[in-house]
Amino acid sequence: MSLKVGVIGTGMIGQDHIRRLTQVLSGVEVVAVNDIAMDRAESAAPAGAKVFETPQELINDENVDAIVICSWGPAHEEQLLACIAAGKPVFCEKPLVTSAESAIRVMEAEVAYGKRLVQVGFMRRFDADYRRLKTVLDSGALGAPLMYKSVHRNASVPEGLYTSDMPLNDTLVHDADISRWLLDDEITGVEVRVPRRSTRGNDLRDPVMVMLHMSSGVIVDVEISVNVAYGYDIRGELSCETGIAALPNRPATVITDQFGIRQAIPEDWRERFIEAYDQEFREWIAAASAGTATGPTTWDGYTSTLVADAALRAVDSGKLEKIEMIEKPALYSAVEKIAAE
Ligand SMILES: NC(=O)c1ccc[n+]([C@@H]2O[C@H](COP(=O)([O-])OP(=O)(O)OC[C@H]3O[C@@H](n4cnc5c(N)ncnc54)[C@H](O)[C@@H]3O)[C@@H](O)[C@H]2O)c1
Ligand SMILES: O[C@H]1[C@H](O)[C@@H](O)[C@H](O)[C@@H](O)[C@H]1O
Repeated sequence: MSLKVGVIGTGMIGQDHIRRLTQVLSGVEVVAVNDIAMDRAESAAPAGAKVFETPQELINDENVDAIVICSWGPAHEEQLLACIAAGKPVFCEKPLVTSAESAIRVMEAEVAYGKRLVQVGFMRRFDADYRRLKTVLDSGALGAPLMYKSVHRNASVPEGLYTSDMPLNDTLVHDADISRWLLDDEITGVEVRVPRRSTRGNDLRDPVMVMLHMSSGVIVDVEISVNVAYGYDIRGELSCETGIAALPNRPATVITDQFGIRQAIPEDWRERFIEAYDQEFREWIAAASAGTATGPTTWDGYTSTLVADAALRAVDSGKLEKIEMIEKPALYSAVEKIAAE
């Protein structure tokens, strides 16, 4: 029997996830959609799916087993709380929510429910290259990690919709999360430096250099550039005691022509992480079909809001901004494994 899913938010990533849920993956059906722009929901709805006027009606519909939230960050809290109240598994795109207080409210609701229901959309954890990098690190063959370098470059970002704080509270969350996951460590402080601005970025603070201080003493250095024009360029390199481990260049056809010998660069996140999103949903479908969630947790979403807030404070202060966390609820310490198909 397939999992019947309702999708809230049918913009760029909502449409991409509807495509993978209907055309790529098995064991799942998209039976419902909603968007505040009804016309967008109607044109994105797969054949036979019902278009709901409100997220609440979609969440509570008895034909919907599980929900995928792809609306804007500020709308996530209300939608997540409604999913938890209905006892339905939910995949929520990053950012989980947009403040630490809001993340705590969602955690409290999930803890009170007594079982994990929420998976956050940190897709890098499902990418085969990042998984291999972690396997090498965890083998201990290179000794202890000392530093990690994370490069996050977007060709461009949507003008008007992507605002000045977003390199730090929208884009950086991926580098923060993957660093925590790779190093199995928490971030305790954040520093930010703002170099010469790119003239392509209008009013944006772009690029930015961020230093994430991990509790083990490892320092993660992150470059965020969101208007590099040439493509979507994601890099990662771990410096360990006796060697270096890095993400490989992505395989792509080698073209030889009048411009030289070259390989294409992905245009955006859809292309670079296409297999990672597929795997992320494969694992989500397996867990949601069992009435629960695995993968990135509400706790992971909470910590990324703390990093974003500290990074925004660090831009103003020019100093190392410390991160204070609440105690981690036991629900998020247990390792749950549900086999993907
Ligand atoms: N994991 C990733 O790599 C990745 C990539 C892109 C976007 N995202 C995240 O996905 C979310 C959506 O991003 P996008 O690029 O698709 O944006 P988008 O603007 O293209 O689409 C968002 C859609 O949500 C709808 N919406 C907004 N508020 C709503 C509400 N309250 N109820 C119902 N619908 C609502 C909008 O009308 C719009 O159609 C964001 O949180 C973004 O950060 C994640
Ligand atoms: O919402 C997107 C998405 O999360 C991408 O993965 C990231 O590279 C972009 O910078 C961000 O704006």
